Amino acid sequence: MNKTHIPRALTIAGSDSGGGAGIQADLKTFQELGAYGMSAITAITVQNTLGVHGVYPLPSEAAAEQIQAVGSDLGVDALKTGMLFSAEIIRLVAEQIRAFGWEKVVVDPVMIAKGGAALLRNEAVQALIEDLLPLALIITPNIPEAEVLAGMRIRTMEDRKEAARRIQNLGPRIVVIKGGHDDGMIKQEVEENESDRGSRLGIEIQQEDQLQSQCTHDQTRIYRYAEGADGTSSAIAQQDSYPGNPSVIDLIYDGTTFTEIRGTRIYTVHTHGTGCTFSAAITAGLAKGLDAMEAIRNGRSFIQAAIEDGLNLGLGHGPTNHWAYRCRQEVGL
Ligand SMILES: Nc1ncnc2c1ncn2[C@@H]1O[C@H](COP(=O)(O)OP(=O)(O)OP(=O)(O)O)[C@@H](O)[C@H]1O
Ligand SMILES: Cc1ncc(CO)c(N)n1
Repeated sequence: MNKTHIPRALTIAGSDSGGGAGIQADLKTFQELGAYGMSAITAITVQNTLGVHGVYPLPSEAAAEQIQAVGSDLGVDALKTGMLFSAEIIRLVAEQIRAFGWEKVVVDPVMIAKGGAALLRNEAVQALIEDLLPLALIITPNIPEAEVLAGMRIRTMEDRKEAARRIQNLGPRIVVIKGGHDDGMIKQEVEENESDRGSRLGIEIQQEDQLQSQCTHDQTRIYRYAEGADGTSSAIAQQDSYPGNPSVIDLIYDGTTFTEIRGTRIYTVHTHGTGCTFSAAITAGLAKGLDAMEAIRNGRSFIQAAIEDGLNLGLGHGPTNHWAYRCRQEVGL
């Protein structure tokens, strides 16, 4: 194969020992989508499906030197940023992106892990806004991250649109405010574990007996499983009787038009690394020459398949299935 035809994608992010998020999720996703993956690691996290147990940032220059090494030799068609941790790392990463003149830049403004651990220092938010956002082609905040960047609360779709306008004004060409956190339920101020949540919502508790085959996908299946945090039982939500929002909506704003991408919400606790995987899939698409909207739509299909065909690994919030999308294509689904 001609060397110049190999799409090359770089992730600048933290390592997740559990393999569901961060660098590991990004590289798996790049590989699945046919892009050659490279990495610049900013921090090592000690993580499994039960949470973040430690964060060891690397010296700030380490990320910049890794970027310099791969950029000056292998070349980069598109890149994404994930966990950047400190203002100093952000500043040096932005410097490298500017120096190489890279334009296909996806910024996933990772701030807090699902369990609550800080993956970005508070004082680094300003650096993210000032140094990195102006370099982004696409930014993919979840709702809490969009609230921080836009400086407002998001309760409704109108709020989300206003937040998207404000974030777009900070520099990114396209803003994607992801809807994973908007499950249509009144937000609880206190942390609630999934099995308590299941009982509060009256979700049936059953033993997991489905989704064993990684390569089969039953479109008619309405039951999904979710392993309890204690690992002893599986909460199974029947989607059409679930009292929350049955859709997950990602809102896209390009400066003139709003587009909503709707997917079926899967009721599962195995959503660790959904944001990383989604932004990595977009990056792989850009590296392969897709335009931004195509790359975003493909990324949505990729993450939907990865969540739907979950792996049920670990005792807590497990990873998604990074090979589901390719598997389905191979069997014609
Ligand atoms: N339960 C779900 N069912 C279907 N799609 C989902 C679900 N949860 C998230 N998604 C999709 O996954 C992608 C990531 O969204 P989400 O809001 O979860 O990101 P995130 O909070 O940044 O993820 P993380 O912090 O775990 O990496 C979006 O495209 C969203 O629509
Ligand atoms: C390393 C890392 N990056 C991002 C996330 C957010 O999912 C995480 N949990 N861990």
